[in-house]
Order: sequence, then C-alpha cells, then structure tokens
Amino acid sequence: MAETKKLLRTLAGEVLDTPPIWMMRQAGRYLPEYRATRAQAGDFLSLCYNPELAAEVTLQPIRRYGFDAAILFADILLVPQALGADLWFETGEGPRLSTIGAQADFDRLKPVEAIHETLAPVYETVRILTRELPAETALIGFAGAPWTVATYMIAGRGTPDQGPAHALREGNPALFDALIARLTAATIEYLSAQIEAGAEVVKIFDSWAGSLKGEAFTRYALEPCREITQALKARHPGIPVIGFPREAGEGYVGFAKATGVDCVALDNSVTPDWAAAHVQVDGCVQGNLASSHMVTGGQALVDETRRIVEAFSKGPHIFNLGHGITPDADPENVQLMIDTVRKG
Ligand SMILES: Cc1c2[nH]c(c1CCC(=O)O)Cc1[nH]c(c(CCC(=O)O)c1C)Cc1[nH]c(c(CCC(=O)O)c1C)Cc1[nH]c(c(C)c1CCC(=O)O)C2
Repeated sequence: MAETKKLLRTLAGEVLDTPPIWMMRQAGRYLPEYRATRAQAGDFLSLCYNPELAAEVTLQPIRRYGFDAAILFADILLVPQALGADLWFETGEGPRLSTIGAQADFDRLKPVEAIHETLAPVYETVRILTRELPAETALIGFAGAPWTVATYMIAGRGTPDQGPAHALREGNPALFDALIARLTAATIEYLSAQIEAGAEVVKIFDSWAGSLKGEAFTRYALEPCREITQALKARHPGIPVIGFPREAGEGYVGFAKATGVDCVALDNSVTPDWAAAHVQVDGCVQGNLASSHMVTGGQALVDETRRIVEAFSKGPHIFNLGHGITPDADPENVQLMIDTVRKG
C-alpha cells in the first residue's frame, strides 16, 4: 500500500502541496487538558511513567488540532534515571540530578542492558498509541543526544552555558568520553525498543549542540548522532531519523550527509532562506517558526508562517517551531498557525 501518512511521505523526500505540521512540546502546560491530566498523575515524572495517562496527553493535541504527527510523551532525562542517576523536578525551576564529576560517580551507573527495567512503561505508552492514534497520524519516538543528556548529568541541572560539561570534557577527557559512549549505547537500545514497540520515526534532541564548536562539534554532536543513526538503520531498515543539533548554525550544513539522518530540524536562529539554500539542498528539513509567536499571535504570526512555508516550498519540509512551545502560549495562536500552513 502506498504510504498515506504525510509526515512519512515527506521524510521519504516527497514535496507535498502543504507541509505536514506538528509542534515540539505539543503536549504541554499551555493546554488546560494537559494540566488536568498532569494533576491526576500527581507530578511530571509520574505522568511519564504512567502509560495510560502518558498516552492520553500525547493524544490531546492530536484531538484538538489534528497534527500530522504525535510525539511520544516522555522526557530526555529518563535515560540517565534508567542508568541509575537520581532525578527529580523542582517546581518552577526544572530538573535536578545526582552529578557526575569523578570516576567513582560514573562507576555507580548501571550497564546499558539495565535501562529497560526503568523504561518499560515508555514502551507500553508507544504500544497504546499505535492502537489509538488516527490512521493518518505518524508516531514519533525520541531521545536526547548524548552531549545534551551528559550536560544535565554532569551539572545535575540545566546550565546557561553548559560550563560544567565543557570543564569535564577538557579536564578529564577519558571520563567524559566514557560517559558519552555509555549514553550513545543506551540511546541506541532505547530508541530501538521504541521502534520495536511501534514508533515510526525517531528524533534525536541535541538541545545544547550550539555550545560545541569546531572539532568538539564534530566529535560530540555529529559523531554520536551518526553512530546512533547508523545502528538504528542497520537494525530497522528504512526507519526515518530526525536530527536536531539546536543552534548549530554553520554546523547544520552537511549534517544530514555526515550522519545519515533523513531530516534536519532547524531552530529559529537561522533564516528559512539561508537554510533552504544550505541545508534543504541535502534533503528534508523541519522548522522553524519562533515559539514566541505562539504567545504574541496576530499578523506577525501569519506573515512569518507564510514566509517559512514559501522559503521551504521547493523541497521536503515539515512545519514546526524552532523550539518547544512555552506554557504562556495561547492555544488559539496554535490554531492560527495550523490554518495558515494548511489554507495559505
Ligand atoms: C532539554 C530537554 C528536556 N526534555 C526535552 C528536552 C529537549 C528539547 C528541548 O530543548 O526542549 C524533550 C522533551 N520533553 C518533553 C517532551 C515530550 C514530547 C513533546 O510534546 O515534545 C520532549 C520531546 C516533555 C516535557 N518535559 C518537561 C515538561 C514540563 C513539565 C511539566 O509538566 O511541569 C514537559 C511537558 C520538563 C523538562 N524536561 C527538561 C527540562 C529542562 C524541563 C524543565 C523545563 C520546563 O519545565 O519546560 C529536559
């Protein structure tokens, strides 16, 4: 049967009349129905590990907006937790983890094979979604990229400049490389299990790739993404992979060719015209409306949405934001964006 899901057709290189659309963090706090289900679960991590409720919040934006793709509801920091790190969320602040600063901290981590014990509920969420999603909606699985996950594991929290991770990378390269290798192997197993459970596409989020420059970008952003992509494609021939080396700038150029990803997701620090000329020449791109438009709305949202659709109209393009939607966004503005993409 010919592929009918718009997202999968686009990832295979087709250029459609209107691009498929979904949104990073589409299941999130800007939606009242998400806040209600999260309250029912108790807290964010309990929601991630509750397959029925995690599937429910994944489906909410599909019901409300009819996006072309659903993204599994989970978090990139579940992998460190599955490797034995402590993880909790401070209300209003963000994630906190036990830190990795010395060899002894690394030695306490679990082996890669142990991750499935913790992550089994996530695979169950995927299985529920394969049954419950509409036939036209593609299911995206995901994981954090090794560098981005390592920045949280080393610092024990989010950091503005990833300083502690850079310090370890320079001060103890053997330990840093061992952590990246463990995360790369764990990510392959995690994404592979998501695919076996029914994920049709996987996305690798490297949110902090932009702070890696030159040789460090090649070694710690590009190379792990290549390794993960190649391993997944060897095990699951034809599985499409989206890479998101956020704020990579010039690093976006040639990223798809060097890693084998089928699509490069773009943040909004690059202009659509530049990205069409320098990144989309190699294949599918995703992005890149500034998420601030979901707060401010109005004619600027419409104009910028049209500009992005037009700039990428000559090649395969998945419409998305440049980064996740924020809790202060207005759900009406999301509808306006979708209507603009679909009706012009
Ligand atoms: C760095 C990172 C994380 N998580 C993620 C990234 C990479 C993408 C990015 O850069 O945003 C990825 C992520 N996090 C979440 C998803 C689910 C799928 C989706 O709808 O996109 C995905 C793909 C749910 C979430 N992950 C988180 C929420 C909000 C939690 C809540 O409900 O209170 C959601 C919906 C929490 C989270 N999780 C993380 C942080 C720093 C925070 C706190 C910041 C915040 O509150 O927004 C780590």
